[in-house]
Amino acid sequence: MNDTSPLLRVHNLSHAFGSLLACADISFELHSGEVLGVVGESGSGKTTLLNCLSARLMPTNGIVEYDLRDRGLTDIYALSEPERRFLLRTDWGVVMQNPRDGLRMNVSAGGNVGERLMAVGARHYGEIRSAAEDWLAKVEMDLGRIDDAPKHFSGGMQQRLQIARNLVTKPRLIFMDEPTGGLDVSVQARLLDLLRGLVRELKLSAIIVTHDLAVARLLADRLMVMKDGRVVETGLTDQVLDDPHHPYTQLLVSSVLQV
Ligand SMILES: Nc1ncnc2c1ncn2[C@@H]1O[C@H](COP(=O)(O)OP(=O)(O)OP(=O)(O)O)[C@@H](O)[C@H]1O
Repeated sequence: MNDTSPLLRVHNLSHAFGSLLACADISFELHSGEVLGVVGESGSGKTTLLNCLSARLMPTNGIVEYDLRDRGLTDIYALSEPERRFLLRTDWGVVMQNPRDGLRMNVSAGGNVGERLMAVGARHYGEIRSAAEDWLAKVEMDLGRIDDAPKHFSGGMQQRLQIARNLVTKPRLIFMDEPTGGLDVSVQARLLDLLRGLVRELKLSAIIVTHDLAVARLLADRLMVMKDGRVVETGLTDQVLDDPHHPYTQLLVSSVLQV
């Protein structure tokens, strides 16, 4: 694999729910270490696209290829179901907007992190516990809560635990759907700071879906603007936000500035 090969390559991806075309004809490449923000108003197809990219929703048309460590670029929907599940728990991470969808709410915080390590073969209890402690510290969680179940945590703590659970296996690519949605503004700001630091420190590649342009500005190197299931504009984040070309992007940007 040479340095210019993409980590993810998407070709003509479309997905329809019955007669509704939620994503249409989307093609792009994501390279190692790059953070792509997918922005657009509610209903523009962002989540459908993310689900198709992260092997959780088979596209109606098109190909999603990922650079598997042992095979190079491979059509993810040609993998078996167990292979896709393994990928999702190891080389990929998925941070959902609602932590309830990404955490086991009745399993302890340490268990939530540790079980990901067990999925990749870790068996030594002491080592699993110590890795879980390291990760809880990295996401600024109180280690005194390691044996508590996340159902007793605040939304911000749950989200930080979800991040630790997803990063403990050292994934190369992380998918995030509105990772700070539904949190108070001050909690959001702290979480964004944490995410930005981790993405840089771990040189993560990421695809982040958000309707919040401030989140996109802070985290993404490049943006893809969606409207009615189609990509209407792409470019470097600062270029797209400071000098939007498509009228829809201009409207999105100006509506934020007016708030
Ligand atoms: N499971 C489904 N069945 C039928 N239609 C769906 C389904 N999921 C999404 N849609 C429709 O597909 C379109 C795109 O939805 P999607 O959730 O991908 O948009 P979005 O940009 O992520 O919006 P939001 O930010 O509100 O989640 C919408 O018209 C939505 O109603």
